Amino acid sequence: MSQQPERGDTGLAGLDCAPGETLLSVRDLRTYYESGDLIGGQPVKAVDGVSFDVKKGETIGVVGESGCGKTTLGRTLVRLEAATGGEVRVGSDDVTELSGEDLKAWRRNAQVVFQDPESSLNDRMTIGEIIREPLDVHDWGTPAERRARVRDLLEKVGLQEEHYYRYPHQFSGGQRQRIGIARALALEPEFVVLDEPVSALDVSVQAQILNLLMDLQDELGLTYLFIAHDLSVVRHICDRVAVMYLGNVMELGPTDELFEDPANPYTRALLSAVPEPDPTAEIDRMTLRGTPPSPRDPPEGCAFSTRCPVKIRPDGSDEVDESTWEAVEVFRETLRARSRTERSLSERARELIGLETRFATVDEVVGELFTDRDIPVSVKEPVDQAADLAREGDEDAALEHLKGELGSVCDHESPEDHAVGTEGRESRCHRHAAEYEEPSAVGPSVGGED
Ligand SMILES: Nc1ncnc2c1ncn2[C@@H]1O[C@H](COP(=O)(O)OP(=O)(O)OP(=O)(O)O)[C@@H](O)[C@H]1O
Repeated sequence: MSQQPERGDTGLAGLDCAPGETLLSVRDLRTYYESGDLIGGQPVKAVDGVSFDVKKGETIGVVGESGCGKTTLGRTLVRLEAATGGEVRVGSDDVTELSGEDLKAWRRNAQVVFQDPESSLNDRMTIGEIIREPLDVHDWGTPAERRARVRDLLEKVGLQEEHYYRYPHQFSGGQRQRIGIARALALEPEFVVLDEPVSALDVSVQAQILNLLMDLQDELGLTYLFIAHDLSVVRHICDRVAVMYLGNVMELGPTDELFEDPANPYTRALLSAVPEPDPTAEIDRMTLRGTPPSPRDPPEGCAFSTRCPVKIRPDGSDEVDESTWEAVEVFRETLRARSRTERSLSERARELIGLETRFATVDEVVGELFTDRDIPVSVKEPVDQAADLAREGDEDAALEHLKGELGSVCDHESPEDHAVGTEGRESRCHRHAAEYEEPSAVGPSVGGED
């Protein structure tokens, strides 16, 4: 039997909460992609223990470098990916466990606007058919009501009724994104994941689409999860921001506070990379060493520990000067890179018979980093022992050895989320514990900080 859902009749009791109340409660969410290797390789830990609430009517931004898990997080929330563990609570329901009519109700209420309006619309369907498809799938109203709904949606997103019978290729990128938005809104959802909705558009069109999204949010009381690379866009439209790194949320809080006074070392590094509008402004740019670790093999302690510019040093290392300590960290990063790189058969063969390969030898690396330094024995011994292990081709054992001998709490323990700022912000970093100095006290300043 066909039915026409109304607002307030969402099919899941938790969705009918009041503006400002918790709509979604995400707890320890994990989404792993199995490797697909027949011999059972490590899964990709795309989302790896994420917790936060989404409030009804807000726009919560998700930022972070490419590959940190933003899209996977969004797709898991709307059940386009299956969670490996954890919960996504809506009232008393757990979205990750829904089935049957309840899952259908969630799918009506949780929609996605995709990044690329070029590829997300089927070029063989008319605009009317594209927007009407979810109504057909969910058996929404009568055929006449569906046509009327599509015409209403076209108008809502700034298109005209006569566009009903045209095809996507007849439209510009911005207009195609309007079609994508109309389709996502067809079933009157409560929650919409906007996955980089303006990244593929000309700058001149981006503002129009963002304004449209904000107007629709006001008019329809929508809740957005806004995934973006562009921090200036996030600052402009999000109420709160979550900063992701390697499947973790490192910091989450109100947008203004987070941008003005970032607490987490990763947020601070990310913000320091944003170009200043005033080129004469003096700010310290932090350049992060190396690349993010593989999500198949994330660090055991803090996700950011391998690149953190304010990593805590182990006890008893006060005598080691800053640049020697940095050399130790670079040595570890080099070993990690070597252990990740598959040597080709011919390289292995060349190594076996003692010929040069494209890999710098361990001796070259150690020579480059440690010659001409006055290194205390507490550092020299573990470095020499690790170099021996690496010379034998066992970089993993070398890394373990260095971690055991020279690692700190950042290498060994996952940090907790600590309350920072004044408005319910949280940051995942050992440095917020009482016994350590805050990241802002030991690292370079960011933005307008002194
Ligand atoms: N279907 C899949 N199968 C296996 N691995 C995947 C799959 N989708 C994503 N990944 C991996 O999961 C990790 C997170 O990817 P995801 O697309 O969620 O990140 P992202 O932050 O959205 O990146 P981007 O900004 O580039 O879109 C990456 O290492 C990616 O290669």
